Amino acid sequence: MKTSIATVSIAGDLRDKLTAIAGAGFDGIEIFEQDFIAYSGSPTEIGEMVRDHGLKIDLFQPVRDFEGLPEPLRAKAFDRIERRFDLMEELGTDLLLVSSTTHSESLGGVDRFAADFGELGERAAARGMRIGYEARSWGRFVSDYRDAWEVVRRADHPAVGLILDSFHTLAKKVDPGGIRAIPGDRIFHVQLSDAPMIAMDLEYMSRHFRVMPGEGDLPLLDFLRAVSVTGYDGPFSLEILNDQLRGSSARIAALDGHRSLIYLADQLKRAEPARQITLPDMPPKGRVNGVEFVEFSASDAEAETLGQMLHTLGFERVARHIAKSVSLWRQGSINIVINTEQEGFAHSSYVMHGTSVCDIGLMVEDAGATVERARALGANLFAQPLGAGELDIPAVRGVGGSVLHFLDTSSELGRVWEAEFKPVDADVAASPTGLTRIDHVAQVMKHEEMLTWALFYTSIFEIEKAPEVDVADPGGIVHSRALQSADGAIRITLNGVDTHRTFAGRFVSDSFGSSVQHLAFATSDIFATAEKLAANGFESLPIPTNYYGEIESRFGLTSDFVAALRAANILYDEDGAGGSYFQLYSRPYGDGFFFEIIERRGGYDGYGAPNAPYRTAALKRLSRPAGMPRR
Ligand SMILES: O=C(O)c1ccc(O)c(O)c1
Ligand SMILES: [Mg+2]
Repeated sequence: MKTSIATVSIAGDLRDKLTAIAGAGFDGIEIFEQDFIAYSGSPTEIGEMVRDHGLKIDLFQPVRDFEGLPEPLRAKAFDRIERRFDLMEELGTDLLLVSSTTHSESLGGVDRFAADFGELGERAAARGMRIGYEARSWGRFVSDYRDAWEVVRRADHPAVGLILDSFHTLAKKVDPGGIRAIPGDRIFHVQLSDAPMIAMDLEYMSRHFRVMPGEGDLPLLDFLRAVSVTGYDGPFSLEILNDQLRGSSARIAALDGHRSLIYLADQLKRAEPARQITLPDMPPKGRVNGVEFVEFSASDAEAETLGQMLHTLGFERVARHIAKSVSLWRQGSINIVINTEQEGFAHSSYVMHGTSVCDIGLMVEDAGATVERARALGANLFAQPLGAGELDIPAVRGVGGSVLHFLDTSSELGRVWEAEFKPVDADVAASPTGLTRIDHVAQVMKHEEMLTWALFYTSIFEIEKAPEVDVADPGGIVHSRALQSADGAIRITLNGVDTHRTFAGRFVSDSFGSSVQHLAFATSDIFATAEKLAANGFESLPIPTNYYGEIESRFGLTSDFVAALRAANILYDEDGAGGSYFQLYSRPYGDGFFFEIIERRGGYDGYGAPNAPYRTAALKRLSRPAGMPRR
């Protein structure tokens, strides 16, 4: 599959864009006129620079407001395009995108438009150029690909073809099915972008809120399946106009973009096996059966404190690594690893972030296939020197520079605890509190990183994304999106921050970008667990009494039930469909990390978002004053 991207999709000057685009593996670009004008180089020099990066210029864009004009405006429009032909000749590209007019003086009329494009086709052919006509979803007369196709069909000139743009079709909820009837050789170019399904002016959304395929809610696969039936074999090009991208890393945006195209092509290949989609084979998405372990890197002293906290949570130190200063704490099926090595990745993570989660191990169906798919989708593989007896567990880089290991039970990887650890007698007998498994991992990041990581997880694993919700924090808004498998075996929440004034934002800044701010453990009886926690000396996060008055009235709870919740500092939510959710928190640890204990009843599938402001306020009250350094 030929990949391309409009230079407007990437931040930076033209050279930076080209470096990022070529580095991500694209085949070609669309030169956006603004980028061309802003660059201090001749069209010839720009053309050479593009080709020096190993890229092709697939098209130049845009020309707006061409068709249907009365004289003398019509003659001026033709002259404007002749001048673009001049610079296209120098640039070394032959396709010009003309987007449907919004000009107030355009006279409209499909035959008038066809005549204009017929004449333009003659002029283009005389210069060895081609014209692609694109329907903009807010076009004054042509706002639907079917209208644009009718103009092209009636213009009936080999140098005039159609340009399809998924945004203008799908954001307007136009059925892409009609594309199947268009001959593939009359489609000169295909632009792809996704967008959130929110009610918004299409022109504004188009110029500010487009996202990479797979990062939004539009049915891109339906669109691509329709295009694939036509036999179109030109480039698939990203045209992403997005305010966040304008300020973010060119390299990451280009890598995300390439990942999104490869991911979409893989979906197409599986949906249309008969189509010849040139794309390297990759294994299908992998099922995740759960979080097998979470590893903290810490100093010796902080490992002691963390160990005490785990002990009050009911964990027992059950094993030590055969060669490294790494200990394994366990309760139920939960494995918490504490790494106090003085060298290697974990140590560098400690030096950078302090005591924090540096590594997450996912139990997947097939670890080898999972890492192969991740690599094919642009993930950075991670490996570290192996000591005697250690297993070579496949891994990639994850959020905030952390590591994501993949384990499975169908290979020796499932024996990692036997192979690499030796049991130790618990120094202090643990008293389990009924925690059974890791319910979810909460990762925090800058807001603009959320799209990247949502695409990362949903393109590699059988994980779906829930709608993004805004969670109020006394210091601002935290943008939160849950990613989870259909059966809830794996749940990851992505939490994006815009400022360091929120509790999550302060965690990101104080821990220098660490990713996991809290781990949520599941219990099947939170009241019994709360009693055992208290008996272990666990200090739960105190929740203000006013909270309980509010939920008593909001949910019509009995006073006894509310008293039991209040006595144990348990927060409560209902989903309105018979499901209920119970949450109990630890006090903040270090830079603002905390543990959560939850119980889900009656199929509750959320994360207690209505309670987040109260738990955050309580955590903030117990945290170190803002700006006080950890060390
Ligand atoms: O917003 C515009 O004018 C515009 C221009 C060119 C395009 O390809 C497009 O989709 C929109
Ligand atoms: Mg477009």
